[in-house]
Amino acid sequence: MKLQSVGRRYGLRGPWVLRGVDLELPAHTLVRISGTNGTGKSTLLRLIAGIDAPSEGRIDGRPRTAYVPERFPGVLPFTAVGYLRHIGRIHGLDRRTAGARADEWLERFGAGEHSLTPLAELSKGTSQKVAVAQALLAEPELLVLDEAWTGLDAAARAELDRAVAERVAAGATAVYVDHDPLRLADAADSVHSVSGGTLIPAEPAAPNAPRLSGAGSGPRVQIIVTGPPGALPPDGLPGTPEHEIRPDGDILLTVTAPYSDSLLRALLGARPPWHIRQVEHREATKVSQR
Ligand SMILES: Nc1ncnc2c1ncn2[C@@H]1O[C@H](COP(=O)(O)OP(=O)(O)OP(=O)(O)O)[C@@H](O)[C@H]1O
Repeated sequence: MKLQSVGRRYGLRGPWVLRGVDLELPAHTLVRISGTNGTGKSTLLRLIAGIDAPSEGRIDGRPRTAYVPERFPGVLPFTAVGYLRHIGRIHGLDRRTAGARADEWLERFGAGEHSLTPLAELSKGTSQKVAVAQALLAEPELLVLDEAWTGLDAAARAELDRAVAERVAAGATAVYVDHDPLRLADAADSVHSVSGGTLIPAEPAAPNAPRLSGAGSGPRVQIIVTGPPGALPPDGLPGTPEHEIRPDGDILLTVTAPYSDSLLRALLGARPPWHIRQVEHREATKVSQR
């Protein structure tokens, strides 16, 4: 998808919130949008998600899109699972698949026990789990996340990190805004900052900057694998792991934690196969600050 000279203002004579925004969103990439409060990040994400239209400029090549808004409207007349099935059907899933995915995503986020609770009665945290589940269950080609981690518990934040990494590894584009500068920082392919009413390329956060929450991408997973004799790991592995050939011929792969599940699946599914010898989780070198 491509944004060309995109501008947005609210009302015919309102001030321009964004102007001259050019942005390419290729497949297989994780893109962070940063910027200080009120600069227009949510405005940009709504345009990218297709739920708002630019006042000028154009957006070409809309993929299948799912969006987690900054505020999830939790007052719809559904139970949690009923809502997710309904969204699945809207995304074109058949009844069985929609039902299975609804159950699966509620379980993944640790909200299975609330599946029959009406949306209006869910706690803020569980409501946010439903908000992210509704976006993930359709396996979108473009995933747009506006502060989607906010309100989630630590386990669900880490699960969302993994789910985003999985989507990107599967070929999707994911675009996100988050107040934690290290949220998926090691995994982001590009960072753009909304500033002065437009979008400019930005430097990723320093890897040793203080972490605001416990689910950033600092931790890594090391995987020792044995491949066919003399072979190097295949190209294009999820998370682009670093590799080191050990004296015994095995290969040590190091990847940021959110990508580890996708990487393991890719290695297990590779032809010829790679054998997993050991998987070890390494904590971030910097202590988290909460
Ligand atoms: N629907 C709207 N109608 C009128 N003005 C709006 C609307 N939505 C946003 N704005 C204005 O556009 C500007 C940018 O808002 P936006 O929510 O996009 O910024 P943001 O960077 O996401 O802010 P935050 O970090 O606080 O979430 C603000 O001045 C806001 O008041």
